[in-house]
Amino acid sequence: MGTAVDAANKVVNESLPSEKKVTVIFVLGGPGSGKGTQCANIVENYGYTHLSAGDLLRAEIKSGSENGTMIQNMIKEGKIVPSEVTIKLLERAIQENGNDKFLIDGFPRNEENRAAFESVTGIVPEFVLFFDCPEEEMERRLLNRNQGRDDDNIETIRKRFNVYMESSLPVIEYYNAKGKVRKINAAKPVEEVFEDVKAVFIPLHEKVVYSFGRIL
Ligand SMILES: Nc1ncnc2c1ncn2[C@@H]1O[C@H](COP(=O)(O)OP(=O)(O)O)[C@@H](O)[C@H]1O
Ligand SMILES: Nc1ccn([C@@H]2O[C@H](COP(=O)(O)OP(=O)(O)O)[C@@H](O)[C@H]2O)c(=O)n1
Ligand SMILES: [Mg+2]
Repeated sequence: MGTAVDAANKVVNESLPSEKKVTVIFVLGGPGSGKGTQCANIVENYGYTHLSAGDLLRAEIKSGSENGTMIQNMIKEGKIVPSEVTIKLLERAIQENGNDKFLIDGFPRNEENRAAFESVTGIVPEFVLFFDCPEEEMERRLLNRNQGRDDDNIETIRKRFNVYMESSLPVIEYYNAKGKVRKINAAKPVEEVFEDVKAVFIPLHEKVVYSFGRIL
C-alpha cells in the first residue's frame, strides 16, 4: 500500500510531459557550403523539421533578449556563442515542435557545443551530413548571398573560415572516427548536390513490403 505522499508523487509524475524521443541529424560544413539550401530540400522530401542554430541565434537578437547584444557581437566577429545559450534555443525549438525528426544545421560547431549538447539533452545524432566544399567556392557564395547578414563581409568571412578550420573540423573528425559521417561533395550545382543527399536519405525512408519472406 502506498502512502499519501506516494500517491501525490504519482499524480505529479503522470501530469509531467514524458521525455520526448527524437531523431536528430547534424548538418555540418563550412560557412556557405549549402547547409541551409539542402536542408530546405530535405524538409520538402523527407518530413524533417529544420533547426538552424544560426537562424535561432539571429531570431534571439531580434526578440530583444538580454543576450541579444552579446550574440550580435559574437556573430559579427565570427565567434561561437557559448553552448548554454544555443542549446537552450535548440531544446526549446525541439520541445515546442510536434515533429520528432530534426535536422540540426550549423551545430555542433566546436567541442564545447558537442559535449554540452550530448550531456544536457542526452541526444546522440543518427549521423552527420557533411557538406564538403573548397574555401574559394564558399567565399564566392557568401559574398553573393545577399541576405543582409552583417557577417557576410570579407573580413568576418575570413574569421569564420579560421574558426571552421580550428574548431568545427575537429568535431566532424570526432564523428568520422565513429563512422557517423556521410560526406557530400558540395561543390556542384544545387540539384546535383541534392541527388547525392537523396542517396543518403532514400535507404532510410523507402518502404519495404515483405510477402512470404520475399521483398516485393
Ligand atoms: N550548390 C550550390 N551552388 C551554388 N550556390 C549555392 C549552392 N548551394 C547554396 N548556394 C548558395 O550559396 C549561398 C550559401 O548557401 P547556404 O545554403 O546559405 O549555405 P550555409 O547555410 O552552409 O552557409 C546561398 O546564396 C545559396 O543560394
Ligand atoms: N552553433 C553555432 C552556430 C552559429 N553560431 C554563430 O552564428 C554565426 C552564423 O552561423 P550560421 O550557421 O547561420 O552560418 P552559415 O554557416 O549558415 O553561413 C556563426 O558564425 C556563429 O557566430 C554559433 O555561435 N554557434
Ligand atoms: Mg546557413
